[in-house]
Amino acid sequence: MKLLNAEQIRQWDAFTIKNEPLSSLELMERAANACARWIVQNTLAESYYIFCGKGNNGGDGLAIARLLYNANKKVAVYILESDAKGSDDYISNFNILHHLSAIPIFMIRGERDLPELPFNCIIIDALFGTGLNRPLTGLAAKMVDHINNSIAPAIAIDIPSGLFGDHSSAHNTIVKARHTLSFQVLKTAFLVAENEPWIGHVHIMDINLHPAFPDEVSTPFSIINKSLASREYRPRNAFAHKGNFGHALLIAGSWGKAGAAVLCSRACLRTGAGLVTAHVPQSGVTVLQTAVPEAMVFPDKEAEQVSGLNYDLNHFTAVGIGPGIGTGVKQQLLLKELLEHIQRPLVLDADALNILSENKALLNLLKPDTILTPHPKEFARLFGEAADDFKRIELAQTKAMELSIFIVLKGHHSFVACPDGTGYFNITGNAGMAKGGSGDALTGMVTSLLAQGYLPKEAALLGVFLHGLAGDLAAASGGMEALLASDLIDHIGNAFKQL
Ligand SMILES: NC(=O)C1=CN([C@@H]2O[C@H](COP(=O)(O)OP(=O)(O)OC[C@H]3O[C@@H](n4cnc5c(N)ncnc54)[C@H](OP(=O)(O)O)[C@@H]3O)[C@@H](O)[C@H]2O)[C@H](O)CC1
Ligand SMILES: [K+]
Repeated sequence: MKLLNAEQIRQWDAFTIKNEPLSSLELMERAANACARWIVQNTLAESYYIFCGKGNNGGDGLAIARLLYNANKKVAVYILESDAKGSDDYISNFNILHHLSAIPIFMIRGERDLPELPFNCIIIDALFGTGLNRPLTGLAAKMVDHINNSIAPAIAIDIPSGLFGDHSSAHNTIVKARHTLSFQVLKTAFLVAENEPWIGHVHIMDINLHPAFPDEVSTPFSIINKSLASREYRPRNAFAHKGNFGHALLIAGSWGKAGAAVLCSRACLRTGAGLVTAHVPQSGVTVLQTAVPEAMVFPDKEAEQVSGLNYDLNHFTAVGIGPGIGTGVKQQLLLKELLEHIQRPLVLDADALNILSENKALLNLLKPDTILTPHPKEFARLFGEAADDFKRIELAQTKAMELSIFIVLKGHHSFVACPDGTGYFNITGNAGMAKGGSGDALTGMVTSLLAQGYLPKEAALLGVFLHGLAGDLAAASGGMEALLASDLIDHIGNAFKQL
């Protein structure tokens, strides 16, 4: 699904109004209805304090006030006064409310007009939406501080006021919302970790914008959702045999880190690879053969570390390297040799990435379409610190294009940067997966898909989605705190079943 920017979402409104027998005021009513319904169904409060600006976001707020009043809620409206006359739909809703005369309306002209906010009220934030074009200052910022200083929860309409939809809002004054009720589609701002303090739980209200619009616009970003993942997935052929599903090689583990090789190999098998061989130090052989009897093992000549490649890489259909191998001289040489000779799809993770960071010249050896799976720290070591999450995403795109590789930037919403300049945000996954071993599982899963013949882009997108979904299913059954990478791996099968 395409991820539209705030301007495109605004154009989508206009497109809907133009192509349907619907006025912009009716569209606002639809949006307000969806929000009011959600608020009535999900909250119970003594009273609702509705803060409105004079644009369409404020218009939404005024319509919500009326609808909540009609649902027998106690409401009061506070309008941020400014020199602006207000948008047409704001004015229409103001007039309706004014004539109704049942709802108190207060104009906020200075700090002294700010109301005291009782603990048992709910604040509705309809000050600014996608029309925000500069950080909040003056009375608007004071109003937001006032909202944030209250212990009463705030529900933001469309987007917390003060937050930009498509670029960093670091250092802005922003409403700290408990819930954000946004329209039709996710905004990029909801997908980056730096905005977590403001957005709360995001709920998308379907307001039936015209379905043809997304096809008319181009966007660099998309969302990896179930329908995209299901399109990538290739169900198995009834007459298949293990030779049809490739042979994955995983180079992983060292003394004290045999678990990385176990998790990676098990995830690789659970994702469907026909055969899996793990190249591990000798000390890892018994561990691996006991924990994952389905995998074959290639013992290194050294006891405690992997130290060289003395086999034919062409024997395998895909290779994954990195989890728990260490960054010593021998692993550096091994990685260099691998990069020089490999003719197969390749995944680089963990210590393989750390080796690249310390030997940047090795980046030039990466074959086109190699997949790198860094977490933000590994990414920073590889490509430098970014000023904010949006800049990091930009940098990932630049590097993916420059090096002609895929970069899977891991996080709550992992981001896959593709060599053609496009990028995909994943929407599966949860905080329970923020634990050692989750990354090893992803390496095994993506390598597995490559081994089975999925193209690198397909393997990265499907792998990331299934990994998050397996984590979500594991969390649903055992909770986030207790979630182990092994639990995630045990749920890979159920994740496939949902495609
Ligand atoms: N499908 C939908 O998404 C729908 C969205 N709706 C709602 O409409 C808003 C967008 O409304 P809009 O009127 O375009 O913009 P805002 O209400 O966000 O802002 C109004 C004006 O505020 C001024 N502005 C911008 N930044 C600041 C600032 N930092 N301080 C003070 N004022 C600011 C700006 O005017 P200027 O002339 O001053 O630049 C804005 O124009 C959307 O978010 C939804 O809530 C529809 O109701 C239905 C469908
Ligand atoms: K808002």
